Amino acid sequence: MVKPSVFVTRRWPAAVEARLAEDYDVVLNTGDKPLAAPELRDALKTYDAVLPTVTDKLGAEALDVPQARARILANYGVGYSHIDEGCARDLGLTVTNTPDVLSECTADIAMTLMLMAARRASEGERELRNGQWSGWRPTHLIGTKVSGKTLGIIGFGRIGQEMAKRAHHGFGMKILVQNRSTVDPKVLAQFNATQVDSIDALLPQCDFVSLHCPGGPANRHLINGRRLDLMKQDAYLINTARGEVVDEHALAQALWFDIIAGAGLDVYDGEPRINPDLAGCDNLVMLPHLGSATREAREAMGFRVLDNLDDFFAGRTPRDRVI
Ligand SMILES: NC(=O)c1ccc[n+]([C@@H]2O[C@H](COP(=O)([O-])OP(=O)(O)OC[C@H]3O[C@@H](n4cnc5c(N)ncnc54)[C@H](O)[C@@H]3O)[C@@H](O)[C@H]2O)c1
Ligand SMILES: O=C(O)[C@H](O)CO
Repeated sequence: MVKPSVFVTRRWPAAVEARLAEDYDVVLNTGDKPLAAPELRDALKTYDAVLPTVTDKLGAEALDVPQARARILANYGVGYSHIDEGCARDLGLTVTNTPDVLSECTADIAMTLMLMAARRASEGERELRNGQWSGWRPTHLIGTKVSGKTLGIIGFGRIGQEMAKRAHHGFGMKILVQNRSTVDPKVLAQFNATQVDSIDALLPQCDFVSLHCPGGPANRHLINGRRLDLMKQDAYLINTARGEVVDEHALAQALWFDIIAGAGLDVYDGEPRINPDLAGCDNLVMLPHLGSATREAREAMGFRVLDNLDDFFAGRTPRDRVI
C-alpha cells in the first residue's frame, strides 16, 4: 500500500520523527529554518498532509493554493491562531491540534514567570553575572510575596485550570476566573475559585493576572492600555497565551511608568522579533516561548499529531479536529 506523503515544517524530537517515518512517506525540513509563504504553498501542493507549528504563518498568502493536494494540517501545538480558519475551511482542509499533553508544562512556565517576576529573579541574576552583587543586605532587591495573594486567570480551559491547581493548592492563592463561557461550578469548586462577570471587573481585584485564552483576531489586544490602568499598581501580568493578546506598546508604557509592578512574558507579538520598548524594562521577565519545552511534552505533542494523522488516513474523524 502506498504510504501517505507528509511534510514536517520544523525538526521534531527524534523518537517522533522515527515513528512518523515507519508509517508515512516523510519529508523533513532538515535545515529547521522557518518557512516563508511560497514554501508553505509548495508543500500544500505536493504532500497529502502538512504538519505545521506556531512559526508557520498560514494566512491568506500561504493558503492561496487553489489546487492543494494536502487535505490535513496536523498542527504540532495546541494554539492554532497562526492558521487562518476561513482560508483553511475554503480549501476544505481538516485542521488538528495537540491539547492536554502540554497543559502541565505550560502552567509550570506561567508559575515560573509569576515567581520570577514577583521575586525579581531576572534582575538578581543579571546583577550577579555582571559582577555587581555587593552582598546580602536587608533592603536588597525586595520583591512581593506570592503565597496567599489573589490570582486572576483569563481563559479557564485546560492550561488555566492547571495554573489554578498550582497556585491554589501549592501557594494558597485565591483564584478569580474570567472565561468566555460559564465554567462548571464543580470545576470552580476544585480550586475554591470564583468566576467574575467581566475582565474589567476582575483586573482591579488581582495581585497577579495570568492569560490562558487563545490568540487570534478575536483576542487581539484583549489587554490594552485601558485595562492595564484597571490593574492594581502593585500587580503583575503574566502572558503564556499568545503575544497578540497584549498590546505590547501599552504594556511597555505601564511597566516604564509604574502603572503596574511587573510582568512575565513567554510569547510576543510578531515573535521572534521583540518590541525594543519591552526589552528595556527591568521589571519584565522574558522567556523565549518555552511553555511546552520539555522532552516529555514535546514528544507527547508529536505522538498526538501521529494519532490525528492515523485517524485521518484511516477515514476516522481525528480526535483533536478543530476545523
Ligand atoms: N507558551 C506556550 O508555549 C503555550 C503552550 C501551550 C498553549 N499556549 C497557548 O495557550 C492557549 C490556551 O490553551 P488551552 O489548551 O488551555 O486552551 P483551552 O481551549 O482549553 O482554553 C482556552 C480558554 O479560553 C477561553 N477564552 C477564549 N477567549 C476568551 C476571552 N476573550 N476571555 C476569556 N476567556 C476566553 C475559552 O473559553 C477556553 O475556556 C493556546 O490557545 C495557546 O495559544 C501557549
Ligand atoms: O500553542 C502551543 O502549543 C505552543 O505555543 C507551541 O505552539
